[in-house]
Amino acid sequence: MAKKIGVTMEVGNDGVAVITITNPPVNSLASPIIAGLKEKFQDANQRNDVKAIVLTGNNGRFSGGFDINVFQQVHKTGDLSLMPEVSVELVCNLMEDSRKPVVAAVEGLALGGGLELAMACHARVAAPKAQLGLPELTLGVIPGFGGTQRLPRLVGLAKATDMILLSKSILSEEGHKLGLVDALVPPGDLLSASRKWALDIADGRKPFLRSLHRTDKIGSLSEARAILKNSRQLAKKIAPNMPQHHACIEVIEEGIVHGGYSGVLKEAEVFKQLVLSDTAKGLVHVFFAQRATSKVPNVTDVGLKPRPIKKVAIIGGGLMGSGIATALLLSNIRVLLKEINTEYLMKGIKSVEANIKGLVSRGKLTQDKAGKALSLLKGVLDYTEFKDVDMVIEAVIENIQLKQSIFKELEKVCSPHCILASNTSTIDLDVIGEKTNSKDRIVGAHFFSPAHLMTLLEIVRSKNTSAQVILDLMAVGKAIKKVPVVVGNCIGFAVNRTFFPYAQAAHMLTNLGVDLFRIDSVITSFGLPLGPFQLGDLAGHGIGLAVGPIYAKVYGDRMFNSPLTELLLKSGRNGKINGRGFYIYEKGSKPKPDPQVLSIVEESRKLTNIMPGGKPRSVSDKEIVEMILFPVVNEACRVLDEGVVIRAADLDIASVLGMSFPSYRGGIVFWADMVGPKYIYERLKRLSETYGGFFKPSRYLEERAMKGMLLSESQSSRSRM
Ligand SMILES: CCCCCCCCC[C@H](O)CC(=O)SCCNC(=O)CCNC(=O)[C@H](O)C(C)(C)COP(=O)(O)OP(=O)(O)OC[C@H]1O[C@@H](n2cnc3c(N)ncnc32)[C@H](O)[C@@H]1OP(=O)(O)O
Ligand SMILES: NC(=O)c1ccc[n+]([C@@H]2O[C@H](COP(=O)([O-])OP(=O)(O)OC[C@H]3O[C@@H](n4cnc5c(N)ncnc54)[C@H](O)[C@@H]3O)[C@@H](O)[C@H]2O)c1
Repeated sequence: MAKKIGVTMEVGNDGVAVITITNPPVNSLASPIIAGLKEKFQDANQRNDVKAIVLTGNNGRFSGGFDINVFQQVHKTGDLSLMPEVSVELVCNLMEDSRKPVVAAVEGLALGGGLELAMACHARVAAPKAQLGLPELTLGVIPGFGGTQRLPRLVGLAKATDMILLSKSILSEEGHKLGLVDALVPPGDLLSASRKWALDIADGRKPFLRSLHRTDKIGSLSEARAILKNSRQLAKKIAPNMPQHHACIEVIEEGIVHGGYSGVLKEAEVFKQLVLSDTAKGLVHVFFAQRATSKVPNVTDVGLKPRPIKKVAIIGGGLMGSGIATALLLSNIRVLLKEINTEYLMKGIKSVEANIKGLVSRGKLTQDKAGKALSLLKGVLDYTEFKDVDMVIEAVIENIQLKQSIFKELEKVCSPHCILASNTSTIDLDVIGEKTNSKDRIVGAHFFSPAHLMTLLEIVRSKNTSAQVILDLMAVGKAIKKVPVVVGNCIGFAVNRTFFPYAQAAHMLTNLGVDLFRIDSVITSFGLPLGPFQLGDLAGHGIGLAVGPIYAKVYGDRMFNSPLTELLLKSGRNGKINGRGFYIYEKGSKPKPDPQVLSIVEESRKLTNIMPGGKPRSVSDKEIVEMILFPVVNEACRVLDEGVVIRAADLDIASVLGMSFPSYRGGIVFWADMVGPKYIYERLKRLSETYGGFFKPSRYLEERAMKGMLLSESQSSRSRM
C-alpha cells in the first residue's frame, strides 16, 4: 500500500488553522510537502476565518528535515532546480512575515529543515524529550531554510555555532532553558497549548516575535567576531578537509554584519555551491549506505522476527571479550563472562569495570547507569550456567583447535536454540564448526577493538548460517548501538581483507626509500586518523607477524614480504603496548616519531634491495596516496567480485566504521568511483609492471575500467550470500 503523504489544514471554531505534515517515517520535507506547505500557508493567510496558525507533524514527529533523497538526485543529475526555493518564499514571506501568528507544536524531533521551519514560527511549544538540531553539516551542506541566521538569534551565537558546527542536537528541556522553546507541555496537551499560545499572540497577550529580526542574543559586533574566531579555529581542527564548516561561519557572519535577511540570501547561494561538492556527495552516500545495511535479502524481507536476546555468555575476558561484555552490559543485556582461571577472570572483570569507569569519567555515562550495568555481569569458570543463555560469543585466543573444541562443548551445554557466535578475525567459520552438528546456528560476530567504542559489527555468515540467526544478531547489534554489516566468510572478512594491502603497501614504499613518517603524515592529511605505521604500532606488531602467514596462505600472489615487522620485534618494539614501535609512546604525550627506528629501516632496505639503482625512490604526496590506497581499492574489487558483501555501499560503511576511512570521501568504493576506475586501473597496471604482482589489477577492476563502469554498479548476482 502506498504511504499517505501530504499537508493538511483544519480550521477550528477558535479560528486556529492547524497545518499538519504527514510523510512517514520522519515527516521529511519532500517536494510535495514543501508545495503543500506553501499552499496551506497561502490559504491560511488569506482566509478570514483564520486568526492564527499552528504547524505540526503527524505521528509524534515534527519533521526530520529536508528530504535527503533530493540531494542524491541533485548529485546524480547535477540539476539544482530539483531543489525548491523555500527560504524566502515560504519561510520568510508566508510564515515569518505573515500577519497571523504561527506557533510550532513540536514533538519527537525537529531536525534540519524541520527545526528551521519551527524557528520561523512566532513561538515554539514542545513536548518533553523532543530532539532539536541542525545536523546539515554532517551531510556536507549548511542549513538552508534560514537556520544559520535564526538559531544564533534564538539561543545566542556561541551556543548556535557549537550546535551547528558539531551537529549537536539538544533536547527540548535544554531548548526551553536556552529560549529556543517557549513552553514545554505534556504530549497530550501539545496541540491545545499551541492553539492557545497562537491566539494569545493574535490577541496581543503574548509578544509577536520574528526570530530573524531579533538582536537581543547576539551581542556586540566585537563579541560576535571573537566567537566566530574561535569557531574558525574549531572548524580547522575538526574538519580540515571539508568546506562546509568554514562556509557556514562566513554565512553566519554575513547575517551578523549585514542583518539576518542578507544572511538568508547568502545562505541560499552558499548552499547551492556546497550541495554539489564532493564532500556532500560522499556524506549523503554514507547516510543512505548506513541505513541500507539493515536490508539483507532473504533475512530481513522474509517475515522473520528477531528473537529476544536477554542473556549472553562470553568466553574469554581478554581485550575483545571484556569490550564486548561492556557493550552488552551498557544495553541492559545480562552477561556471563567465562575465563580459564580466577586470575584471568578477575582481570577480565577489572577490564570491564575500567571500560565503564572510563565512560563515566568522560561524562558519557552516569554513575547510576554504570552501577546498573555492572550489576548485570557475572564471572564464571565453567559452563554450568550456559544452559539458559540466548547467545554465546567466543573470544578466546586465535587457535583453531581450541575454538573447535569449545564449539563442540557448547553444542552440549547450551540449549538447541542458543546462537553460537565467534569473534575470530581470521579463522574460517566452517572450520570452527566442523566438529559440530550446529552449523546453522554458528555465526561470526566480528567486533573491532575497542569493542565497546567501535561501532562496526561484521556479522559473518557461513553457507550454513540460518537467516533467523543472522536476524537475531543484527537485532542484538542494533540494541548495543553497533552498525551490523552482514558479510561472507573469507580470510579477513570484508574490512581486514580489503585493508590488508594498506600496511603492506606502506612497507613496500618504505623499502623503496620513502620516509615512513612522511607516509603516515600524507595519509593522515588524506583523512585517515592514523597512518599505516602508527596503526601497526596500535594493533601491536606481534599480531601483525602472527596473521601475516594466514593471509599469505590465501592471498600470497599479492603479498609484499617485508622483513620490517620482524626486525622491529627483534629490537624489542611491539608498538604502543610496550611503549615503542615506529613511534615512542609516553603517558600524557602524543606519540613521537622515533629516529632510532631508521637504522632498522635501513637494515630492511638492504634485505629487500628494491630501491631502483640502490637509490631512494622519489615520490610525490599524490603518488604516496595512490600507492597505498589503490591496492586497497584493488582488494575491495575482489571482495565485491566474490560477493563477500551484499552491495558495494556495505563495504563503504564497513571501511568508514571499521577503518575510519573518511566518511566525507564516501567510503573506499565510493572514493574509488570518484577517482575513476580507469585511472586506478592504469596506475596499478603501470606500478605492477615495475614492482610486480602486489599491484596487479584485479579482473573486476580491469573489466570495469574497460567497460567504463563504476565499481559500485551492481553486477549480475555474484553474491555468495
Ligand atoms: C536555493 C537553495 C535551495 C535549498 C533547498 C534545500 C534546502 C534544505 C535546507 C535544510 O536545511 C536541509 C536539511 O534539512 S537536510 C536534512 C537534515 N536532517 C537530518 O540530517 C536528519 C537525518 N535523519 C536522521 O538523523 C534520522 O533518520 C532520524 C530523523 C533521527 C530518525 O532516526 P531513526 O533511527 O528513527 O530512523 P532512521 O532509520 O534513521 O530513518 C528512518 C527512515 O527515514 C529516512 N530518513 C530519515 N531522515 C530523512 C530525511 N531527512 N530525508 C529523507 N529520508 C529520511 C531514512 O533514510 C530511513 O529510511 P529507510 O528507507 O532506510 O527506512
Ligand atoms: N585484538 C583485536 O584487535 C581483535 C579484533 C577482532 C577480533 N579479535 C579476535 O578476538 C579473539 C580474542 O582476541 P583478544 O585480542 O581478546 O585475545 P586476548 O588474548 O586478549 O584474550 C583471550 C582470552 O581468552 C581466554 N581464554 C583462552 N581459552 C579460554 C577458554 N577455554 N575459556 C575461557 N577463556 C579462555 C584467555 O585467558 C584470554 O584472557 C581472537 O579470536 C581474535 O582473533 C581480536
